[in-house]
Amino acid sequence: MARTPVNVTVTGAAGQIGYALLFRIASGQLLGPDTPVKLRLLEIPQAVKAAEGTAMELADAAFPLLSGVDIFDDPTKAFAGANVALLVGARPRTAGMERGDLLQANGGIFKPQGAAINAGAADDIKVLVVGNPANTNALIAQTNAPDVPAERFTAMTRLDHNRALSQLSAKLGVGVADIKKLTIWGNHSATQYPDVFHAEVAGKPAADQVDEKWLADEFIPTVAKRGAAIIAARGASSAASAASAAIDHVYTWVNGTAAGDWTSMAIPSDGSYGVPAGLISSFPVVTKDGAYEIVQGLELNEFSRTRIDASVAELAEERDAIRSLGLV
Ligand SMILES: NC(=O)c1ccc[n+]([C@@H]2O[C@H](COP(=O)([O-])OP(=O)(O)OC[C@H]3O[C@@H](n4cnc5c(N)ncnc54)[C@H](O)[C@@H]3O)[C@@H](O)[C@H]2O)c1
Ligand SMILES: O=C(O)C[C@H](O)C(=O)O
Repeated sequence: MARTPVNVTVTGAAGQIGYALLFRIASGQLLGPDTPVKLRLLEIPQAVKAAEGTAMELADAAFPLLSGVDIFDDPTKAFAGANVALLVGARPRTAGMERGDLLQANGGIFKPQGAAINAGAADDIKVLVVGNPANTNALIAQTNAPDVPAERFTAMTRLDHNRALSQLSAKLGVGVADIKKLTIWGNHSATQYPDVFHAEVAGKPAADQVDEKWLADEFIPTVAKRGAAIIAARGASSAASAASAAIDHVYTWVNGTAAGDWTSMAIPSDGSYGVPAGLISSFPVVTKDGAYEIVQGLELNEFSRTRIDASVAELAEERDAIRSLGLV
């Protein structure tokens, strides 16, 4: 029997990540090869025409799993019945903009979107926030959706996770699939902490194969500043790799992590590892049957503790800023 299509709402659908993301969702890579999808695209009114052009191309690709595309400029309509929501559209920082201005502008996007999810999304809604500042935008949306379980709101650090896998694999001359149990902690920002101290390479501790100087001076800054390096090289922020990470994030959330491995997701803290409850911070997680759990019991050395604390302190500052702006 044909399955009922899953409603996937994508905001910022006419943007560059949207363009890379929509075709992969429609081809079945977000939810799997047996799950039909219905796309619900949200854009600002000025970009609706461009979204219509993308919808024409989606039709032309004749994806067997794509059962429809609807385009909206109203969040209440776009999130009605959504099972999965990918919040990509955000207000980028422009010249002369202070952090408070950026948070205020994004509050104007993520507050009504949280309220719209609260009002009309499906009971099983899963939300991934990609638009920056992703962790704090997710916190704004989550706080404005009080009837939705908080754990359904997540933010993307999977791109950082994938970048860390790639850098470590290049350093050690192994395949990315040989590396397990790597973790991104904290914020999707330059303060994030990519942690290899529990990682394994072909079953052996990764930390035994690299020295602390390389970690501190090369690996961590390369991963943490990769977004800026892409912008400097491409003249635009990462798009295809960000879309790919968004696909990975949701696919893993829905379909589970492999035995003997975990992934990184920014999720509402339950107080684990000293991260204040409620902050949307990146943790090592395992997923099963559409739910995730923080990996518990990892020992954190001084090197890791200091860096996690710094990134979490930045998240707490961002939370305090959105509180003082009345966004949460
Ligand atoms: N978390 C991550 O790892 C990660 C990685 C890369 C990029 N990003 C972020 O993702 C976001 C999108 O990047 P992009 O390259 O696609 O940007 P883009 O500027 O190409 O596209 C953004 C789109 O969002 C739309 N938009 C703006 N406000 C909206 C609203 N209220 N509702 C619906 N749509 C709205 C715009 O019209 C535009 O089409 C940026 O904030 C970027 O910094 C995050
Ligand atoms: O858009 C950015 O500022 C960078 C982006 O978050 C990235 O990590 O590539």
